[in-house]
Amino acid sequence: MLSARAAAASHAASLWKRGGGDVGSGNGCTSCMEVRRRAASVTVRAAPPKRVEAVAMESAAETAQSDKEVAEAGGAVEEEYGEDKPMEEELPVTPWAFSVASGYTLLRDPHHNKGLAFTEKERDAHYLRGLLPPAVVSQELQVKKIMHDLRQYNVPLQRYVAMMDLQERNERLFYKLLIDNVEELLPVVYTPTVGEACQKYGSIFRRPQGLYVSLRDKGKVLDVLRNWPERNIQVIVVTDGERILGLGDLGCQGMGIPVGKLSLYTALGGVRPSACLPITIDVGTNNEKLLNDEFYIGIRQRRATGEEYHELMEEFMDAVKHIYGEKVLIQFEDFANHNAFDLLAKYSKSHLVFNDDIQGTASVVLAGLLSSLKVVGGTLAEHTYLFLGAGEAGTGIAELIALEISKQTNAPIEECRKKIWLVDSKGLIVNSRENSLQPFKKPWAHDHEPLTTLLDAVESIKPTVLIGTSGVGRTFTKEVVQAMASFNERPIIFSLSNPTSHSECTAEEAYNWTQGRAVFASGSPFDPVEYNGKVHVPGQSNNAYIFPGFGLGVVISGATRVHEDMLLAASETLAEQATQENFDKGSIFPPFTDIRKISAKIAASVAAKAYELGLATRLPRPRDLEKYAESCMYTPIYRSYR
Ligand SMILES: O=C([O-])CC(=O)C(=O)O
Ligand SMILES: [Mg+2]
Repeated sequence: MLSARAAAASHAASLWKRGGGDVGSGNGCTSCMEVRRRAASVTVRAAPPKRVEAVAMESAAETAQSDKEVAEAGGAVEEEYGEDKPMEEELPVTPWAFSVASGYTLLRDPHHNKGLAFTEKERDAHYLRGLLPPAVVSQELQVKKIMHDLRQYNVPLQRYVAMMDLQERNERLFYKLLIDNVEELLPVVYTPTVGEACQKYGSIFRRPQGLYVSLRDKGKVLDVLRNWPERNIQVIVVTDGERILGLGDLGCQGMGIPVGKLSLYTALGGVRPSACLPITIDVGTNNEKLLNDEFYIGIRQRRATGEEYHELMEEFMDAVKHIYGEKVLIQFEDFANHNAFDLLAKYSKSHLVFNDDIQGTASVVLAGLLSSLKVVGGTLAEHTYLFLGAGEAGTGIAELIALEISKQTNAPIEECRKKIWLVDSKGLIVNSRENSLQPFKKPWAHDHEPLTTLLDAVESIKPTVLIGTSGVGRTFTKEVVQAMASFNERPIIFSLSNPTSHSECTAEEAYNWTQGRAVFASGSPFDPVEYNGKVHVPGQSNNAYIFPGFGLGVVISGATRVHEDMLLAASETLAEQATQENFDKGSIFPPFTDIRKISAKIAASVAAKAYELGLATRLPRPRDLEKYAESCMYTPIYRSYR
């Protein structure tokens, strides 16, 4: 039995899986419609199913519908699959054929299973009578029941496992649950719980939820991709597991991250689940604990580096483009600094790539700052920024702030960077350290005497904004936060490291140590805090606000490259969504409950920018991009089966 995505429908697999020699055209793309027609005819000729008509009809109807959605959504893969191309007639193929789920198999198919929500009529038509207890319930009641069950668990990881089980059992119910209870369930399927899930992934792994590409697959990566049962992929999230949240190297067990991120692509951004593909690249791990763990699921060796690493990545990136085409968005996630910047720089020239930790985080934090200005006053250029942590998030955010200041003031970016200071593990980044700095830190080496501690840097630079991206918890000490409060009426303090245990300070500390004056946001969620009779609701400055809508915008416009102006557009749109009501409660972000609407707006502004820059390929441009984005979004309501 396969996973939610993988299992389903062997018919899905049959749509495109074949033996050697496929995708010879180099397009690597298919017309689903065409393939399905062909596959369907194979079924009829090969083995006519006896009692499947109704499901087949439903399937076909759904397929046609989703084809329409896909086609309308742009980014659809429309070229001929090419199996029957004359030049390929000699090549062997695998005779994949349709099989349509009904009866017991239907209940085991997460794409189509509705559990007790199957109606009497459907139970008759689809050979389910007797396989289910007599009660027929609504999807709403199913949601209520599962929420009730989830709330019985005291251990977050139990909730995570229960959610994953649901995803593998009944996909639509999983997404309905997540969408309807997003604030409560985000911390379960995402940070902080997903971090713990990755640490223990060896024990909780049940079924494949994505693809594993390991060093052993060198030379065969294309074959690995071909084993995935869905063909029409629009978004890939890929990690090599080296820097999972702030938890470090979790090797192959990092798979929880792409799985979690993609479930948010669907729940928050409306990208169809079948268009999402989680991938983990396994080049080994330097985590001794995992290497010695008998339950570790990855290859048991130290990380490959240098040429060996880059060769595998290159084969992977080539294979993705080859098989899914130019318009698949590849989101790099939780790579270590030393690879993340290089991979982004290298592949942004040839592929549609986006690094969430560098660019997504930057975009959400810039949005948070733009909103904060409405609370504390001043322009971006009038503030002074100090970061603890000069990795992907730190330098990514710093660069996007500088870019926005440069746009607003027409000053050269080099000048704008001077408003922004970074502290790394060796202290303030200053000119005298320049020769020993990694390339991505060099733009931030300014004129200043060397300082080794954060507190010294705070006292000397006197920032108005303090941002933690260090991955190290409890580094915004009482002294540091109090210093911020001593020279700022409203200090802006963002503790962005994930998961919660790695946050630079807690929400409670930030409010207590500043007498409730801090404008605070964190990467992982914190509960509201009462200080002096006022309840403060801390905002969650997490890239989950951005990447789902950003990805949707890229997909619906058929963009072929990510441009930094698209990130700025996303930031500005998100910032506009925070209201006075949110500010009054202490949050600089709108609540996640509104996220699908927000994602549609972000998608529209990202798509608009892609059209403006000439990067969009879905032509003609839809007139109302926001309505269009909304119309493309997947909804998990059950379909009726004929
Ligand atoms: O996953 C999250 O919550 C945010 C993120 O990208 C990270 O911390 O690496
Ligand atoms: Mg990340």
